[in-house]
Amino acid sequence: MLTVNGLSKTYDAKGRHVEAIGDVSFSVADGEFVCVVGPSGCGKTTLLRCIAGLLPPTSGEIVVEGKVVDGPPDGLAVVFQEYGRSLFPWLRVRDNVDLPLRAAGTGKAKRRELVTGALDAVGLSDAHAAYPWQLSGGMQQRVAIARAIAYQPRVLLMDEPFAAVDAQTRADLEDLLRSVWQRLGVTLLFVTHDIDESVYLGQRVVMLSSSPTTVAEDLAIDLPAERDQLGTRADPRFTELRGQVYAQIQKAKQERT
Ligand SMILES: Nc1ncnc2c1ncn2[C@@H]1O[C@H](COP(=O)(O)OP(=O)(O)OP(=O)(O)O)[C@@H](O)[C@H]1O
Repeated sequence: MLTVNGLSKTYDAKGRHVEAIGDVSFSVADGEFVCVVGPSGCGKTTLLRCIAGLLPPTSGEIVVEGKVVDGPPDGLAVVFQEYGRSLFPWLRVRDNVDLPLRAAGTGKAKRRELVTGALDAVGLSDAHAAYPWQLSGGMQQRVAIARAIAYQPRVLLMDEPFAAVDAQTRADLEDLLRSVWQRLGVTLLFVTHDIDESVYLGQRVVMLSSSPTTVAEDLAIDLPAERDQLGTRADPRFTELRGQVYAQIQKAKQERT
């Protein structure tokens, strides 16, 4: 269980005072897939950084698996948008995936098994000896996902992980992510500014207002669990749900102006 309780976050730097998050509360059940959407600059990344224990809240608290977050929680992994910057160019793909396991002190045989399994899960077994810069953007992002999977997190946070890849690769990565989530039973919090993506992926969509941010709406996505790019997106219920999210985001943007 992941709970965000009355979270607020204000940045104070060199005379610039930004109330990024006003008052945000929501929770994610174990094994649930929740998407967070909101207008640009509403504090989505800030929220994720607070949950990951990388930024202290100004007030309120975050509880992950019963423990108040005051640093990176055990069993939590994050995948960022900038895969190019999150992979080490001087390490081969398998060594990039292996790195967090080494840091955690996992034994060699277990590490090999986890790295092989994770690369297999993202369809990159053949690329294990390549360097990240020899791969396409979509493949690099799959390496970043493999690294998170190999770590066997119970909670996975993703910050616009597919924003920088082309539309076709993005659709493939969305389906890959849903199948990995279904297989691993991980608790997933996925931040995106893409309304269609949030409805396609999530079991719930938490919509944020513009700054100072609050939860504008928490919408259950009652689409069938088996989703596919053509069928699901053509489902009238999908159109209805995306319309609801779109209207809420437009409202949030207008309130700001
Ligand atoms: N380190 C920082 N210092 C000062 N202000 C910051 C810092 N990081 C973010 N902000 C401000 O906080 C607000 C929220 O930023 P954040 O990046 O969390 O939003 P976002 O919803 O992720 O944006 P986007 O959708 O454009 O990626 C913005 O006004 C931003 O300028």
